[in-house]
Amino acid sequence: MSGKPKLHYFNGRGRMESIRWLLAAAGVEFEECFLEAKDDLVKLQKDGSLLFQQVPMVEIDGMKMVQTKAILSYIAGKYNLYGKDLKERALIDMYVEGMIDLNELLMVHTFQPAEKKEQHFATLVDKATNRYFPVFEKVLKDHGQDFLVGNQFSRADVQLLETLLTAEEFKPDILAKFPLLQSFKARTSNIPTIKKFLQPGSQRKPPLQEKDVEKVMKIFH
Ligand SMILES: N[C@@H](CCC(=O)N[C@@H](CSCc1ccccc1I)C(=O)NCC(=O)O)C(=O)O
Repeated sequence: MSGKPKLHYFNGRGRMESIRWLLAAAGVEFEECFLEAKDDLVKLQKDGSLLFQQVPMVEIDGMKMVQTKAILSYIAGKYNLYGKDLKERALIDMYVEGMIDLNELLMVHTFQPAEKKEQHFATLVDKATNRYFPVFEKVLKDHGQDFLVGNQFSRADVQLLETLLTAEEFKPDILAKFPLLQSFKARTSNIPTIKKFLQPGSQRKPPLQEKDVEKVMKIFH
């Protein structure tokens, strides 16, 4: 009988945060093993735990899963967060992949060199407000349901909420022109499992601080 999933990553957001979100949204308790130094990564690499020598790695159902998207897909399928049929899954995948593209910008901003930060910030705000958020505002308008796909909660809803909240950390009024995204945020934040994850003291990680960048870079480079 497999125990709780065990997540191997550093004690911060990075690529593992969406996995934490999805497990939490599914109501699944998980353990975390934090990499504090390069040696912790090397140990996992040397004991054969990392198929491509990289983390995130999640121990789940007797597997040592790597590759963030593969892990997310497995969790979504296991906990019925992937729609009711192939077409809904295709829609979910399109929405999630689009959000992952935006999330990549949000995720790497803190790592930008000083001389590129202002331009990078302008780019991520532009992409969020002119490319990605208009799509999901229209989906919610045209679909007329509480959730993005079908009439059931899915990994796309979890990913959208994570992305909206992260974007607001960068620019608090970023949703000013998107009333349906604002109501989606309020509604989805109140789903019990998500509401619990949003409470202080949960396993949700705070935004990466400038002061922590050097320590994190030392683990992975
Ligand atoms: N395609 C892989 C990429 C994984 C990856 O880049 N892992 C990095 C850590 S996340 C790095 C990262 C990436 C984006 C934002 C913050 C951070 I920290 C790693 O293990 N590097 C060591 C190596 O490659 O030898 C995935 O999606 O899981």
